[in-house]
Parts: sequence; structure tokens; C-alpha cells
Amino acid sequence: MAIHTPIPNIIIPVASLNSLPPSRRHLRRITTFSITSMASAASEHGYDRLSIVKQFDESKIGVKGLVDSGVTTIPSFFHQPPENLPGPKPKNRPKLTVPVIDLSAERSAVVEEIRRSASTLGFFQIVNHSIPTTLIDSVLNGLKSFFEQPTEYKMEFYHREIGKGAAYSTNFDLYQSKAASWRDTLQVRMAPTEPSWDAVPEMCRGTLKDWDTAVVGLAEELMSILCEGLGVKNDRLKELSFLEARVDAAHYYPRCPQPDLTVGLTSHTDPGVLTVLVQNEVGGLLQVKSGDDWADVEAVPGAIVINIGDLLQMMSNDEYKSVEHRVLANPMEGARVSLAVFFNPSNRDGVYGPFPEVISAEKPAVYKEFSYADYIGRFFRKELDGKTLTNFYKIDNKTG
Ligand SMILES: O=C(O)CCC(=O)C(=O)O
Ligand SMILES: [Fe+2]
Repeated sequence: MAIHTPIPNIIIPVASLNSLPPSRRHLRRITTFSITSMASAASEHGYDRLSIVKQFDESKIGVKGLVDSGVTTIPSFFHQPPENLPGPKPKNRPKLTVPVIDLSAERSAVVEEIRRSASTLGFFQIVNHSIPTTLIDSVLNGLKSFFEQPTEYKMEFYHREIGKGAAYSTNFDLYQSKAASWRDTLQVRMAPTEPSWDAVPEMCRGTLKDWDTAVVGLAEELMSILCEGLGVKNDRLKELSFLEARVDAAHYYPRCPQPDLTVGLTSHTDPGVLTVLVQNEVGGLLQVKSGDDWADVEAVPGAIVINIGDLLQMMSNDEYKSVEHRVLANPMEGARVSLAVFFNPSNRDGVYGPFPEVISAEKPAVYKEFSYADYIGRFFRKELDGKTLTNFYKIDNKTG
């Protein structure tokens, strides 16, 4: 368990508050409110982490609001325990990167390369796919423009209720995690039920819809390739409704003044079947675990990052790997923007387990069957801490 410094350390230089341009004056009110209340919570009750986190959350300014206010040190509740921090880079080790696969190459070669990446690193990037770079740029620019709107505009969207299918906040596990991460997120459920579009910022609506259409086509192709690599019928994943439930998570990682003390996103695996991700030009911060080292997902213009989720690892009976990944706190001036689309089954009561076709006497089932509702319930009840839930469904697991 992490031990946190007992005093919240939001320090806003007075000079920077006094010199705010008219367009940013609202920050003086917002940050003054949060600093005063954070300080009084600390002095009245000693260090009460929960109340400080709550006050930050209720101020609705997000991490971007802290950055805009000119913080030079990060509040203590962002201090990650040492085991979550990247630490010094190992010396004399070759730099590892995630493979980039040309999707326009001959089908059998593509199937083999994707099978190999999915069975090892669990991550790969694809180029020469069907989605134009202009569409990638426009969806990321629309999101960036939302995250860079004045705080007062964004406050209208800041909440944690998923009822309307869209929510913007700092860290979905803010109240469950040991420490917060330096990132804001806009989450939008695209399918099976569309969001209430009035709950989605206007500047993102059109491009998110266009992105959704394009990404479904791409995911259908990838699922077919992954099925072929596994030796099951090409439309096996599609038949199981895995193209039909989609959630978008758009992340904004502004510059962090103390990047060695926190992270952008803690190490975790993705729960669904497949994740399709795009990132802007601020690359090298997304990393994938590879043995006791980490491989960088470099920013390749026009490339799309694909990773295997826990469900597919279990359905493939461990042939494909759902691998831990994390995002480092952004030390650079420019913000990093990414958009992940998670593919889940639309049938929440559906029962999943290893495909019978991949089980044999030599390769008996590693996992028992489970309902997706049970699985996703467990995922959201725990913090995003990198311990994969797949272990829970292992057949030899005595607690399962
Ligand atoms: O921002 C990124 O590149 C990673 C996002 C991610 O891993 C997630 O949303 O699950
Ligand atoms: Fe992820």
C-alpha cells in the first residue's frame, strides 16, 4: 500500500493567477476555490485523501484545468506508489518497439504476422489499412479541440454517470485507485445503443460517428484475420456479436510538471475482445510489457494500434495474449491525445469460454465458461491495477 505525503501540494504561483489573460480569468475562481477547500480539508481532518479527491472531482476542472492554472508541482493524490512508476531505463538493452504490419501485403503473410504478434506481444500497429489518415487526424483534432475548450464549457460534460452514454472526467477509477493518473478522459458508448448526442461535445459528434463506421469495417477484417490465424471459421467472432458493442475512450494527456512522480495511465489489460487505438504525434508514451521490459508504441503517421483483450485471450485458450500496457506521464509541451475503441459482445448474458475448436487432448481448456456480465462486473469493481482478471476464470483456480 502506498504511503502518501500528508499535505496536498497544489501550489499555484500567485503571479500566474494575477497575470491570467481575460479568457482564462475563470480559472482564478475555480482554482482559488479548490486550493482553499483542499487546504481546509487537510487541516481540519489531517490528511483526508478521499475528501481532497472528492473536492478536486467536484471542482470539475480536470487535470487540464490544473495545468492551465500553472501548477508546478502535482497534488499528492497523483503520486503513484514506486511499483507503478517507470523508474530508470535499463542500460545496454536494445530498444523494443511494437511491430508495424502492412495490411495490404498478401493475405497469408498478413495472417501469419498478425498471428505471431497476437501470440507474443499481444500488440501490433497496422499501416496501409482502409482508413484514410485524414479521418484519423480529424477525429483526434475534434477531441483535442474539446479537451482544450475553456474549463467552464467542459464542466457541463464533467460527470461520472453513464446513463446518457457519454461521460467526461479525470480517471474512471479515481475513487478506487491508490493514486490518480495525469489524464482526462471522454468516454462515449457508440453501440449497441447510441449515446444521447446532446451529452457528447458538439465538436466531436460528427467525427466520432464517421470513426465508428470506419472502425467497424476495419475490426471486421481484423477479427476475420485473427480467426483464420487461430484456425476457427473466419466469421466466428462476428457471429458472437463482438462487432456490436463498442465503447470509445478518448484520452487527453497534458504536459505533467513532475512526470517522474506519476503516470498517464496505470498498467492494465483491456477487458474486451479487441481494442483499436489511434494516437497523435506525441508518441513513445504508450508502452507494452515484454518480459521484464517495456516495448514502445511509437507514433507512426497513419498507423492504427491493435491489441488483444482478455476475452480473446480466454476464447483462444491462451493462444493470443492480452498484455499489460501503460502510458507514461507526458513530459512534453504538446498534449498527447489518443482514442481507443473497445469491442465487446452485445449479448451481456452470453456465456464465453475457450472455443471448442481450439481445445484438444494436448491443449485442454485453460478457462471455464463464464457470462460476460459477471466478467465485466468484476472488472469495474476493481481499480485499474494491471492484475488481469483472466486468472479468476482459470480452471485450476481454487477460488474461482
Ligand atoms: O492512451 C493510450 O494510448 C492507451 C489507452 C488504453 O490503454 C485504454 O484506454 O485502455
Ligand atoms: Fe488499454
